[in-house]
Amino acid sequence: MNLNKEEIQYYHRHLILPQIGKTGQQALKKAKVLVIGAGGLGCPTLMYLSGAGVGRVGIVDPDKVAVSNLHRQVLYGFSQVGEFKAEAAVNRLKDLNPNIVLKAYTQRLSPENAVDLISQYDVVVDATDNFPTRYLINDFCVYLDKPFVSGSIDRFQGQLSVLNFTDNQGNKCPTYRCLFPNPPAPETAPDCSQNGVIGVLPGIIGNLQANEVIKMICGVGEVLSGKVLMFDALSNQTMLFSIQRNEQAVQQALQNAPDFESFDYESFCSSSQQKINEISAVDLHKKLQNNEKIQLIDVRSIPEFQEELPNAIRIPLNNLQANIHNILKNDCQVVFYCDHGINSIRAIRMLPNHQTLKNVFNLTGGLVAWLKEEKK
Ligand SMILES: Nc1ncnc2c1ncn2[C@@H]1O[C@H](COP(=O)(O)OP(=O)(O)OP(=O)(O)O)[C@@H](O)[C@H]1O
Repeated sequence: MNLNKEEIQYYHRHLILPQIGKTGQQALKKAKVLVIGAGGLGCPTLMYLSGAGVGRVGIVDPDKVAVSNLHRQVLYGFSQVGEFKAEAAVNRLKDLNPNIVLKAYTQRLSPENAVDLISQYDVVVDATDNFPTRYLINDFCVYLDKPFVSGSIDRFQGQLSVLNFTDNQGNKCPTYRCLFPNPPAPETAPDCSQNGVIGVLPGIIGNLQANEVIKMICGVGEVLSGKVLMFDALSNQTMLFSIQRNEQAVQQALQNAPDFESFDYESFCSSSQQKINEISAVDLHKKLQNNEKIQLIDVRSIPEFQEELPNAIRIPLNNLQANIHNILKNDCQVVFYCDHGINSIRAIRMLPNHQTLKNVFNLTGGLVAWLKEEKK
């Protein structure tokens, strides 16, 4: 893996670092890294891994660039709105470093494609924003014996850890399931589209993720394995927690191997909770068309989308307690909704005896799913 003239010039500041030098730069050139999620965390990670000279960078993301992404997903600009993130990222990164190979996968990582995608790479970066995908990445990385760098952010706080790493002595280090054996309740799980996030935070955490990848590839410094780093952007406090490997949790990751396709990660992440009734956008459409008596409740405080469902009553989540009795006096079906279907779950759980309310539903996927259905 020799470096050409242009590369020697491009990587000069790396080459003069004794910890990286020519050997480290060649190791980077040989390395293959798969970044899953090209959003808030993925953008900075991708920019710095590409700049560092990782020889092959894969980018998995089915999403398209939206205006509300731009404040933190600074790899993109207004001219890319509507393009696939993975493709827009490849186009920008090609210009940043033409000496590397970039590959866009405009699909969602799933149990069906995970072996194929992950097995082609040496290191994985989890830059996604949801628990089913985090468990999915963990299980396939454990199965395929790949280290991965996990990052997450919420409002002003972020955390990261290197998981499923094998150290110099051949010891296997903790995995995601060792850290979180069970998924959190959906409404307590962080969600930037509901809670917000300060734009610089994914920049900080995503860069730390890239730094861990570079250290692993070059074999320098102390890899953040067996530890979780937490950062608070308001106080600048950084905390490091130790975590232990738990063989039982590791075995859970492997319990479905090699027949992973049968494992439903979405249900796994919602099964720890008492079920509430869900209604899909398709079914709600049908019911409304059949003139069924349905009260729609919009619980959004600061709506992301201007659209509303027809004849909906607006009761923001923080005013709900005071209005609960008015809502439930009606003998009709009640459908709660918000932009993405998470705050509406929170709203339903605030209702007294919500488990026994047969006529109360959550609109799955919220207004986003409804608008998608309307476009069909
Ligand atoms: N299973 C998955 N496979 C590939 N990419 C995923 C998967 N799950 C989530 N992602 C991607 O991870 C990225 C996470 O980015 P981020 O947290 O900034 O959220 P976002 O979806 O871009 O924004 P918002 O939620 O505010 O609309 C998104 O681009 C999303 O499409």
